[in-house]
Amino acid sequence: MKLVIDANIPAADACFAPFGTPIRVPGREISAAEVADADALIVRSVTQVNEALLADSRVGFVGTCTIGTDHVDQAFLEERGIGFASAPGCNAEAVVDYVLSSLLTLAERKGWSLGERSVGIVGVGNVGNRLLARLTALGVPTLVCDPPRAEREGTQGFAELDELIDRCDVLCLHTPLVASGPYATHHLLDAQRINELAPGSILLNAGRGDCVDSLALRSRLAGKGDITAVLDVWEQEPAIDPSLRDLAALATPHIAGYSLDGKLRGSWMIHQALARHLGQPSRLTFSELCPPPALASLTLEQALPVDDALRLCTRAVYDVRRDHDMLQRQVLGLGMTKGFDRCRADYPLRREFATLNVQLSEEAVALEGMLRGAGFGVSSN
Ligand SMILES: NC(=O)C1=CN([C@@H]2O[C@H](COP(=O)(O)OP(=O)(O)OC[C@H]3O[C@@H](n4cnc5c(N)ncnc54)[C@H](O)[C@@H]3O)[C@@H](O)[C@H]2O)C=CC1
Ligand SMILES: O=C(O)C(=O)[C@H](O)COP(=O)(O)O
Repeated sequence: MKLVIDANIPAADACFAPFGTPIRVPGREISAAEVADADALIVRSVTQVNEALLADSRVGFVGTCTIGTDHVDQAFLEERGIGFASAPGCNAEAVVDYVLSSLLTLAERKGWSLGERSVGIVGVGNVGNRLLARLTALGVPTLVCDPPRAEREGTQGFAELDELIDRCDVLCLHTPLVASGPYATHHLLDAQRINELAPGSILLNAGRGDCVDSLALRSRLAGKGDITAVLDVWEQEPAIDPSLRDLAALATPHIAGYSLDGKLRGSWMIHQALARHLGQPSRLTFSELCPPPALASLTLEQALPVDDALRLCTRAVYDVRRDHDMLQRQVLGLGMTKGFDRCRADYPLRREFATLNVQLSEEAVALEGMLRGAGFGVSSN
C-alpha cells in the first residue's frame, strides 16, 4: 500500500508505516502524478484535495491532520466513495496558548492588564470554547457569537457579531472558512465591520485569512492607524500582503496551532482513522508518541502581580514574539513566499501550557487560581 504524506507531518513513520510505504512530499507539491498510484493521502492544510488532484488516482482514503477542512472537497470524496477523516480539536489548546501569549504581550506594550479588556469570541467550537473557559477563569469579561450554534441550541448566551464589535475591546476570530450558505464566513469582517471597530480595538485572527477583508484591514491600519491587528492567518498564503504584515502588531505564519502536542495529536488521530478505515487494529497510544517536555516545572518564589506571573509562565513555554520575529527574519532573507513556508517547515519545538507544572511557594500561593485558569498545571508546597 502506498501512502503519500505531507512532509510537514511529524511521526509519519510511527503513525503510517504500519499500513504501508509512506512517501513524503512537501504539501504544496503533492500533485496528481504523485498520487496516481497511491492508496491513501495524508495531508495538512496546504494541499488542495479535489477532483483535479484525485480524478485519476486510486486513493481510497484521505486524512487531514488538521482541524480546518476548507482545503478538502468533501462532496467529491463522498461522490467517489473515498474515506475521509480530519482531526477536530487536535491543536485547539495551542491556538488558545497563542491568543493568551498575544494578549499578554499587547497588554505589556500598551500598559493595561488582561482583566481590564473585554473579549469577543467569534466561532465558539473547539478553539473558541477553550478560549472562553480560560478567559473566564482569568476574570476576563467575554461575549460570544456563533449563529450556527445559536440556531441549534437557542440564542441565550450568544450575541450578534455586530454587538461584539460594538461592545468588546478585543475581537478574536475562530471561525472555519465557509464559502457560501447562511453562515458563510468569507470576509465575515468586511470593510463596513472593520470600519466600525472602535478606536483602540484589537482584532486577532487565528481562524482563516479569508474571513477578513485584508485590503479593508490594511487601509484602516495604514489610514487611521487606531486599531491593533494580530494576524496568524492571511489571504493568499504564503504570498501574503507585505504591507499588511508590516502593519500588524504581531504577524505570524499560520502557526497558532503549531505545538508539538497539537501536531502529534493530529497525526495520531488520522492514524486511528486510517486503522478504522482499513479494519486494522491500532496499538499506538498518544503517550508513546509524545515526548516529555524539556521544561516540565518551574517554581514561583514570590507573589508577583498576576499579569507578570502569567507572562513569565507563558513565555517559559511559548512566546509569540519569537514567531513574529522569525517571520520577519525569514522574509528578509528569503522573500515573503519562501520565508513564510520556511518558518513553518523549520518550526522550533513548542509545547502547550498544560505541559508546565508551576510550583508555588507559600508567598506565591495566591496565584494558584489564575495560573490554573490560564492552563498550567499548578502545585503548592
Ligand atoms: N491558525 C491556526 O493555526 C489554526 C486555525 N484553525 C482554524 O480555526 C477554525 C476553528 O477551529 P475549531 O474551533 O476547532 O472548529 P470548530 O468546527 O470546532 O468550531 C468552529 C465554530 O465556528 C462556528 N461558526 C461557523 N460559522 C460561523 C459564523 N458565520 N459566525 C460565527 N461562528 C461560526 C461553528 O458553529 C463552530 O461552533 C478551523 O476551522 C480552522 O480554520 C484551527 C486550528 C489551527
Ligand atoms: O488545524 C488547522 O486547521 C490549521 O490551521 C493547522 O494547524 C495549520 O497547519 P498546516 O496544515 O498549515 O501545517
